[in-house]
Amino acid sequence: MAIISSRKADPNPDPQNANVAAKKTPAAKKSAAQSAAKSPEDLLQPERQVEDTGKPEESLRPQRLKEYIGQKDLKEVLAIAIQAAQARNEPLDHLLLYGPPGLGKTTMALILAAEMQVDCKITTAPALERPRDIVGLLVNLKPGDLLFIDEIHRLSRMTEEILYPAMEDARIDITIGKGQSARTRSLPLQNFTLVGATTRVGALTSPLRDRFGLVQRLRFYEIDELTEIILRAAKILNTPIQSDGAAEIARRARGTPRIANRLLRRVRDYVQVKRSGEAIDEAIAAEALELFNVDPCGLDWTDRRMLSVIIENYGGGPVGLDTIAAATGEDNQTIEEVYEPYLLQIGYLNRTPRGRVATPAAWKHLGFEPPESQLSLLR
Ligand SMILES: Nc1ncnc2c1ncn2[C@@H]1O[C@H](COP(=O)(O)OP(=O)(O)OP(=O)(O)O)[C@@H](O)[C@H]1O
Ligand SMILES: [Mg+2]
Repeated sequence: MAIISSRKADPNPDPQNANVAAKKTPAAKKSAAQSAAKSPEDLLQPERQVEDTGKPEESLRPQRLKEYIGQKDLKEVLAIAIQAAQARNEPLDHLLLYGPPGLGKTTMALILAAEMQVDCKITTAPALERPRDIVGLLVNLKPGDLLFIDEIHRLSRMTEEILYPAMEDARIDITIGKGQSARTRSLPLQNFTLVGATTRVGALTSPLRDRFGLVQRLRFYEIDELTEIILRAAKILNTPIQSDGAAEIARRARGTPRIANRLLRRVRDYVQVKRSGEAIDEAIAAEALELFNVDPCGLDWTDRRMLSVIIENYGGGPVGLDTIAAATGEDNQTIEEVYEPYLLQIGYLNRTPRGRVATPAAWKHLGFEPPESQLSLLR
């Protein structure tokens, strides 16, 4: 089904929508040319890349709650939880953090451990395949320690079942022997805090989700917050920058601190080589990012392709997810979790029961004039 619709979707415009076929303006031609050249670097991917896991990324991580920029609501909730737990001399309640990649979930888990003055053990669900992996971690926790499990929606069922009593009553139930002679033994654990992180909160089973005392969502950052993050990072990296330069990078960073830091490093390289150490200002930042094919509002090849398929092949939509996935070569899940949240956030895409619709802002961004029929669809 998906394959059939993809064939139909890609090179041939939908005949039904042919009457609203978009007229190309010069800007549209430029955007098509840009989208033809897929950026070799994937600069705008919010996922971690090799460079991000190295030392520079670590040095940019804020260490304490007061250095953590943005996410005001989350910080407020956690500051109260920390203060209350400390006053009662108890560990923090279990916490589930969810939201798109690169928004600061791991950073927040490390900050919580620092604020509570406990150790943080970091792992990820795919590394906990066998029951003994999680048991080994749990029995070695010291009182109050924080256990951080990334991608927690990917836990195996057995591992998850071991976690239930661990989270609720600080114990694990271990079955010894097999068949009729099997016996269950209960092993006490130290009180600990589980911090789970996920990009897909909907994929968590409800028994697991219900065991978290705090469930918090991370939001995309505003331009002024990203500007502040970039100014802070530039200071740590010893890079002269003006605030209009930081704002220009921020506008292209898809609301994501990890991307903001990555773009800053690219602009820094550019300035070092082409402008021998000048301070980064708006013009230099724009010039450098243009060269790296980063669109003025941070759209990359896949975003532009998604929008251009909806607009050019389907007269603005609605278009099904399968069709969009096939036309971009990404799987449905990546489109839904990585690309769509930002396009929805900046108001370029709408999800309707019949499929995805490009908004007039998206038409304009790609250099097209939205037709009247499309405007009425959105009213
Ligand atoms: N609030 C913030 N203030 C300043 N810098 C931040 C903030 N949040 C994140 N960062 C920066 O962004 C980088 C990415 O953050 P982090 O690794 O915590 O994201 P994540 O949500 O865990 O991503 P993933 O889902 O891929 O694991 C950090 O190294 C840090 O430098
Ligand atoms: Mg992380």
